Amino acid sequence: MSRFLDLAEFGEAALYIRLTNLEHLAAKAQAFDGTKRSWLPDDVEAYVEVEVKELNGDKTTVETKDGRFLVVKEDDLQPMNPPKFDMMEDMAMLTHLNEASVLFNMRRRYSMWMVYTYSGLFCVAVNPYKWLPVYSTQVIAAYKGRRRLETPPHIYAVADNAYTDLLKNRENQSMLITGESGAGKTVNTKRVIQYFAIVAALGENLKKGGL
Ligand SMILES: Nc1ncnc2c1ncn2[C@@H]1O[C@H](COP(=O)(O)OP(=O)(O)OP(=O)(O)O)[C@@H](O)[C@H]1O
Repeated sequence: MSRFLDLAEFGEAALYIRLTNLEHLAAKAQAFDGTKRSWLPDDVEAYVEVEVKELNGDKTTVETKDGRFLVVKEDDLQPMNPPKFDMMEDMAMLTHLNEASVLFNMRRRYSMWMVYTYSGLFCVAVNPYKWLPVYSTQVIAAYKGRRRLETPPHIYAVADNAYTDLLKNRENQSMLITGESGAGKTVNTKRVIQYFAIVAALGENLKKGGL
């Protein structure tokens, strides 16, 4: 049976883990015309937001946020998701699943130091290059025994899934941790091992205050 999730359980990590309901409501309240807003490839920013002024195949006119009018190919534009999809925890849920929207979602989350995001079964981690208070015993206790989709994205949720399946099915589990050099594979692997060590050693005592 799943336990009710209260963000207070995450302590000081809550800020770095999930938006509050109020923040979600604020995003949903923003006006949005999905027929006009799109992403356009850009040499510096990867993609910039544009407003479509006139759709006309290879001669489509768009306006950038800094007021420039450009003539572009319609095929180069990628549709933008409405603000209610802002900072999605699982990018598989995006209405428009395109490269620009994935990058935008990760960038928005990273700007609030939310470094973990799901993409379906995968958990994508962005290297924060600074210490974040999201690896405490308190956070481990909050993830222990919880279903993955009810908790905010975290490497601990992935570890907990594997641990639960190991106990339940009595079968070996494997985890694929991949990324370019410096992406954070070693750090995240250590976090997975830390999770197993703490959960296996403390078990039920974890909830009572831990180490
Ligand atoms: N979650 C994190 N929190 C804080 N710092 C991090 C995190 N992930 C990575 N870093 C920082 O980035 C550095 C590089 O990360 P890491 O060694 O895990 O990369 P890697 O993917 O294993 O690289 P390589 O493939 O070259 O061995 C770490 O030494 C650490 O300073």
